[in-house]
Amino acid sequence: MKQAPILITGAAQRIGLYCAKALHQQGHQVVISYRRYRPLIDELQNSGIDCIQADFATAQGVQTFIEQVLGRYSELRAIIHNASDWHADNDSDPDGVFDAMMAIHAKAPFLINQALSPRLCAEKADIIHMTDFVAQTGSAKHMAYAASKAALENLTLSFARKLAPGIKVNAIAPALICFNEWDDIAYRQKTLQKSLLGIEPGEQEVLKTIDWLLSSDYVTGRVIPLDGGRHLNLP
Ligand SMILES: NC(=O)C1=CN([C@@H]2O[C@H](COP(=O)(O)OP(=O)(O)OC[C@H]3O[C@@H](n4cnc5c(N)ncnc54)[C@H](OP(=O)(O)O)[C@@H]3O)[C@@H](O)[C@H]2O)C=CC1
Ligand SMILES: Nc1nc2c(c(=O)[nH]1)N=C([C@H](O)[C@@H](O)CO)CN2
Repeated sequence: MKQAPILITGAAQRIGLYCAKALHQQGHQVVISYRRYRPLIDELQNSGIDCIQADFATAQGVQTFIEQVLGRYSELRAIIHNASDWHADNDSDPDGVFDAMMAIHAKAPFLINQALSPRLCAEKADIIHMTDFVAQTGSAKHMAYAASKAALENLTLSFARKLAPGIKVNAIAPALICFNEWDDIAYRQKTLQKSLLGIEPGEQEVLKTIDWLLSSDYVTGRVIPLDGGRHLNLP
């Protein structure tokens, strides 16, 4: 009998896509959300990964997504909140950036967890929030983003309390995992120097942590840092 699916939001590229394909390769049933259609979506759908279009910028968009999932799946093995927009603060639209960051990183996971947690497998289930190293340090140029990721870290603690013992709730807080193709050499070199280990680890570092959390019987309410020792790279 097919095991209940793992739901990963924002998984049509980069970390989410890597993890969705790997978990599917491991034998899990996988459902993803995507915001912008691309031909890859058809490839994923044909490979057996169910793809649901969703924009979490508005409560209505989140609700539409929730209804889609409820209508298709009676049970879920895990929910991985990966969808994210990495917006710098914008002096010309401070209000808009703040609202957008809170909507995608805090309000959407909150509403989705509230609506879908009753569908999580009673005997063993997980919620994983993708946060960020800067949730604990702040960021001079991404204040709204960092604050929204800090809110998601706090939601990790609250949902861990609320959903125990059947559902574990944890966060993964990366620093650099993978650059964007537009990142120039100067930015890359500066960023690599921020951690003790000085590498771009790649998406598999997140997958290894997801696999570990899914297999754990005793970790909940925790934020797992993936930062190459950046917290010790002090001036
Ligand atoms: N990459 C890194 O080095 C780091 C990543 N992280 C965190 O890890 C996670 C994955 O990172 P990464 O792979 O780089 O993520 P991306 O920046 O590639 O974004 C992931 C997806 O989020 C989706 N998304 C953005 N806005 C919305 C929205 N309003 N509604 C629905 N979906 C939306 C996008 O969908 P679409 O493309 O379909 O529009 C996108 O594919 C994120 O939570 C990120 O904050 C943290 C620290 C470092
Ligand atoms: N949604 C995203 N969040 C973040 C990204 C990204 O590409 N998309 N990238 C980073 C950086 O890698 C940062 O950790 C190091 O400069 C942070 N968040």
